Amino acid sequence: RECGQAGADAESPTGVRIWGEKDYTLKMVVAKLWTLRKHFEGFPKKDDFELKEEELPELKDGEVLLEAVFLSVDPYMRPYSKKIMKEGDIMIGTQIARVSASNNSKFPVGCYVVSSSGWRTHTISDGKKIELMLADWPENISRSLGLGTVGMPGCTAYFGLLEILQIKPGDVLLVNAAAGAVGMSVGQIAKIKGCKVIGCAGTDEKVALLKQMGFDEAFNYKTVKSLDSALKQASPDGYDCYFDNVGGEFSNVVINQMKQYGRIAVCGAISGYNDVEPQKGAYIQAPMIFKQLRMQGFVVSTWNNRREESEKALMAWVKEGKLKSKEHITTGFEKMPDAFMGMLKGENIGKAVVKI
Ligand SMILES: NC(=O)C1=CN([C@@H]2O[C@H](COP(=O)(O)OP(=O)(O)OC[C@H]3O[C@@H](n4cnc5c(N)ncnc54)[C@H](OP(=O)(O)O)[C@@H]3O)[C@@H](O)[C@H]2O)C=CC1
Ligand SMILES: CCCCC/C=C\CC(=O)/C=C/C=C/C=C/[C@@H](O)CCCC(=O)O
Repeated sequence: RECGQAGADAESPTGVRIWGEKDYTLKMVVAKLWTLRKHFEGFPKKDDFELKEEELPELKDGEVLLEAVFLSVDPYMRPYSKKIMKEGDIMIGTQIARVSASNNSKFPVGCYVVSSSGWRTHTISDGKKIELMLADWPENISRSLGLGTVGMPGCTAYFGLLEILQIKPGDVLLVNAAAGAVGMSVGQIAKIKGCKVIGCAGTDEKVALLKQMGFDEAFNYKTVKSLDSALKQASPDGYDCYFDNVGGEFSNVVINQMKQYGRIAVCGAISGYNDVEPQKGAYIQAPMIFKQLRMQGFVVSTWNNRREESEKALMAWVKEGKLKSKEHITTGFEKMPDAFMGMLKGENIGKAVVKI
């Protein structure tokens, strides 16, 4: 179907505002979008964001109209806002969108794409920053998993474990922020690969989820008397692998409990993302040298050329029931800032997603 043909927008889940004639000719679409009104200082505030509307022009050749269905809120948005955005820019981010009008044969009406459109309900794309979702996406699996277990966070777990940590059966692995998007996949994939897995999370409900997901040990790092003792109790002989999502003081404690030749994947450092002054910590040279540790930071986009391979592997485990998902869904585009701030506070159990 071509843009403007009857029915192209009839099933719009967002109630897209279209003024048309009898044949539903596409006349005007109004997109809602969230901008960064003011750079964050410390923890983000509601006032740092601004909701705007924008009239979209008609589609040109090669263009498609995307209608957001699910939007992702991720920790990276906090540090990257400072690094790559200026005040007034649309908030960065990824969404699952449905093509609701198309002048591009690669993306026909009705197909679903993963798009780096930012925080907006409707987008006109020239087809360059969008990827078709995996073919044959099962009807009984929510497409929102394309933002989590079978998307960027799942791939982060996959490459962090297989390429950076090079896990092997029998390894004892520790992961923090374990009940989040990346962490829950890290623990489950490590179990699939034969590791012993210990997870830490910030509430008892999260800890219960980790046990349900098959983690060998899990504890609430906020309520244990001593992190050091809790780690020793969970694995008296120490840790071969540490998948670090948190950094800061937490990692100062963990590094002293690594085994000889232990491996550390530095994935994130969320404990410091909202700090106004950078954290100061212990020097890590002594444990690095005496224990002959290997520590490597990484960014998932390094493996963009292997995205299909990883998504297929993740989807296969999901279908087999070996890789389970939990999502924390907030409904309503207007709630994007609340969902983002809630995730930074740890309110999410599983992947934080906003549903339109
Ligand atoms: N390197 C890369 O390519 C990528 C890195 N990442 C990183 O992975 C990490 C997890 O991301 P993701 O799974 O999407 O997010 P999550 O779904 O795990 O959500 C964030 C979680 O972080 C925890 N948290 C928040 N503040 C603190 C704090 N001060 N100390 C300890 N934990 C805290 C909370 O869980 P809790 O209740 O357990 O404290 C919260 O639920 C982040 O650091 C992120 O930046 C993510 C994707 C790609
Ligand atoms: C002490 C400061 C550390 C700053 C670290 C910042 C962020 C780490 C992090 O979370 C990185 C995430 C990178 C994500 C990249 C995503 C892109 O490739 C787009 C993803 C598109 C998709 O969802 O498929």
